[in-house]
Amino acid sequence: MITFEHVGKRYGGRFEALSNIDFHMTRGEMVFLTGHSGAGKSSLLRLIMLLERPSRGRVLVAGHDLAGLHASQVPFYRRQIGVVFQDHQLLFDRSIYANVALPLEIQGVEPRDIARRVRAALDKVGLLHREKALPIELSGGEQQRVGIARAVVNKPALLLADEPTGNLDPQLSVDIMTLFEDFNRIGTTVVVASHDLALIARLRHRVLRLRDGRLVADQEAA
Ligand SMILES: Nc1ncnc2c1ncn2[C@@H]1O[C@H](COP(=O)(O)OP(=O)(O)OP(=O)(O)O)[C@@H](O)[C@H]1O
Repeated sequence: MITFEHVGKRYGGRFEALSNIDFHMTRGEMVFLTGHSGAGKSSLLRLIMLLERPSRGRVLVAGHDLAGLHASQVPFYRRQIGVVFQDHQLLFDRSIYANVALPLEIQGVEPRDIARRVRAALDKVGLLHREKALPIELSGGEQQRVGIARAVVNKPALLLADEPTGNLDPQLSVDIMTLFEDFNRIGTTVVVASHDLALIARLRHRVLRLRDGRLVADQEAA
């Protein structure tokens, strides 16, 4: 599903934020990406999202060399990817329902289909009963679950999360990770960047460890 071949990323003319990264993830795998602050986790995810281009090497996703994608194809490419951020980036003046519906509205999905899909996504994260609420009325953990519902409403083949539990206490963090495992179990390929080593150790998945932009360990699931 994802292949990095000798990938390097340099911002401006400075040092390499990522250097010589090689790994392959098969479809349906779940992987944790870990490393210290500044190790390059977000940069690696941004290359997959095509928010950045590599300075060297190749990134292949779902069989496509991303360097070969024409600018006009990028929006279609991104639709296969759901993204969850640490601060969830919800729109605070809109209801939970409207936040989750937004990606489908942008794509021009029929309103009837939007309603069905938004409710299915909210149901999966346990928040169907809160669809009319505003984000401010929800706890931090619930807000993050709305962010996850919005990321999966399009049924993406690939789900990326950048420090999704960064602001949550340990029990809520476990709950959020369990949700990612649920989506992985139904076939979604999942990459979660996290520096929470204790949590990662409890969950048995492959771990890619970055240090100063290099991939220093690739441990298979225990
Ligand atoms: N747009 C950018 N322009 C210049 N330098 C950048 C940019 N984005 C990241 N960097 C640098 O690249 C290096 C890797 O950053 P990155 O955000 O990928 O690491 P990270 O492991 O995700 O860290 P954190 O957990 O703190 O977000 C850092 O030194 C950072 O300062």
